[in-house]
Amino acid sequence: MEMTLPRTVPSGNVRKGRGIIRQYIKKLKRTPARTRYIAVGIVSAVILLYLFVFRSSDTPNTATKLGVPSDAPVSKIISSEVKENQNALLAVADDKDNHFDPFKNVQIISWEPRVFVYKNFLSSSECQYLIDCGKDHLSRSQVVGQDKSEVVEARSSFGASLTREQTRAIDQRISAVTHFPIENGEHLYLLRYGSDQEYKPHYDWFADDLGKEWKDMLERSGQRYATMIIYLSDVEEGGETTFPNINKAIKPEKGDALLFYDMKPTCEVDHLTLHGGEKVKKGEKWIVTKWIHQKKYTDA
Ligand SMILES: O=C(O)CCC(=O)C(=O)O
Ligand SMILES: [Fe+2]
Repeated sequence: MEMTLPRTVPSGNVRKGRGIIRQYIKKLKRTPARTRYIAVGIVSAVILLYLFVFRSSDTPNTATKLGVPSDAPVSKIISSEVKENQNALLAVADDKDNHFDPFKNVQIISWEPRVFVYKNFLSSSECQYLIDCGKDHLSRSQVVGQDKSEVVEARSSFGASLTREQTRAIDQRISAVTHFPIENGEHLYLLRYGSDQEYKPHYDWFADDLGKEWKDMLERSGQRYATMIIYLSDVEEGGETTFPNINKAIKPEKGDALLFYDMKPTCEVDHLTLHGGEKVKKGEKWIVTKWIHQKKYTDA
């Protein structure tokens, strides 16, 4: 027996819809060819635009690309060490006395060598705190000699090494913006330049023709990779930090931090980082310097 499939009878609405389409096609046939082409062009453009927008919103986000589900809690994506650094930055943001924002406050001075200034890195009270920590223990600053540190004319300031306990929170903030672990840094060194005192142009990295003591230190801790100088006072006149090889000068402004990389990204020492502290002509200049090594720093 032959089976017949039930024929679908269009409903009233469908019939009405088909009628409208038929009428529309008839109308379209009556319109000039040029108008028809323009209409088809517009419809195609709208469809293409829709597909483009739809596809781009469908692109997986970075977390998904990295294999992390997009709804994974942030704490699972970042390690606890990164979180600790983030907390240091958040603590800064919470301190009403401190207006430091690492993204908004950075000024790019140069890319070769890499030199940056962070405005308002420390608050006024933090600057005063660091001065108070060392002002009664200052002695004539020294430089790296052939075998040991020595006093020279080229560096006429007075300074004092601060303890890690005294500078923990500030070391943490330095670490958060430089992306170096705290233990790679030497102790924060407080410096005072009085009238006519200066630090003639020099490199912070160690030359390779130095004596055994320094060679052993380099072996243990690696080169100085980065230097951060934080200005703890304004200077009435003079006292700029200059980079003669790139013709740049940074005027000390209380709370600002100057960061530069003594080594190139390729880990060769960078000869363009020659820098010095100009003579203070009027007033006094207080800074702290942080030298950061490639490896954990130990002085003996
Ligand atoms: O006083 C300055 O501006 C520069 C200080 C400096 O170069 C240093 O402490 O290594
Ligand atoms: Fe220096």
